Amino acid sequence: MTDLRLPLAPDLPDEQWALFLDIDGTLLEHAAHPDAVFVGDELRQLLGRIERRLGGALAFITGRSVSAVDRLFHPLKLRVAGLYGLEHRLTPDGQVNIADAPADIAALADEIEAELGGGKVYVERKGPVLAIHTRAAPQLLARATQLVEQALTQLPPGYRVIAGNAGVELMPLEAVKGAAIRRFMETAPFAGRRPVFLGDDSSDEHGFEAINEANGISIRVKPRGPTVASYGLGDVTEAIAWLEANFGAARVS
Ligand SMILES: O=P(O)(O)OC[C@H]1O[C@H](O[C@H]2O[C@H](CO)[C@@H](O)[C@H](O)[C@H]2O)[C@H](O)[C@@H](O)[C@@H]1O
Ligand SMILES: [Mg+2]
Repeated sequence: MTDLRLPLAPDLPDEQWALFLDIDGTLLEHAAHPDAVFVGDELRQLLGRIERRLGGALAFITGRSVSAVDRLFHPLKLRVAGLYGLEHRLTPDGQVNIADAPADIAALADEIEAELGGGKVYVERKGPVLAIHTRAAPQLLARATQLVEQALTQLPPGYRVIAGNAGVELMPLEAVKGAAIRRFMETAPFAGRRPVFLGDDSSDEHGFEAINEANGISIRVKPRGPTVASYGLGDVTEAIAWLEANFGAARVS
């Protein structure tokens, strides 16, 4: 049985922690549409403080694209793995590296949009990753899932379907958050530190596995089902309060 008690406040010096953060459902409350989420200045400032305090060892690990993340958090720019690790930027001002993807799935997005029509289902096109959002029409989730599963047979090998939060996503097999975390952990300033990862979704489970293997602290926000995370936090508000309490204070030098 997973122990979901809140971990004790970290007692290592700042230089020994590396922090990885999922975005939607962890730092941001869900909204009806992906573009309708709210990023407040307090959160921006908190993340900026943490980034400085940890000497840069802070990265977003998200299903959103890096460009979408930058738009949301503007003017704050952080290290980020986007599209479940298919994209990554190892320094805040560095270039975005994009993995080779088996296929562009724009045509498939058109077909699914036409089939599910009516405007209530939002088909988010993210290059090699496709997210079908059924938050506004939950009765269409089963059909959306069926359509993307059928699509697997039309695509080159190497794709999978995962349940999203109020939707479903189709993505290349190599799009896994654990791989994204391991990549950061091989580079400065993350290498050699103890990693912490906060996430809220089934797509974060691979990330928790990578963290557990590295003797880190894995925390699932609002756990609804089985999880390999070692700890749990009730919701976004608790997650932000936990970050503030453990990493948020300005560094005393
Ligand atoms: O890995 P994450 O940072 O948690 O991103 C996962 C997906 O988040 C977004 O979709 C989800 O949040 C939206 C805003 O609350 C919501 O409208 C939608 O129903 C959720 O599925 C984002 O749009 C996706 O691209 C991310 O993969
Ligand atoms: Mg999430």
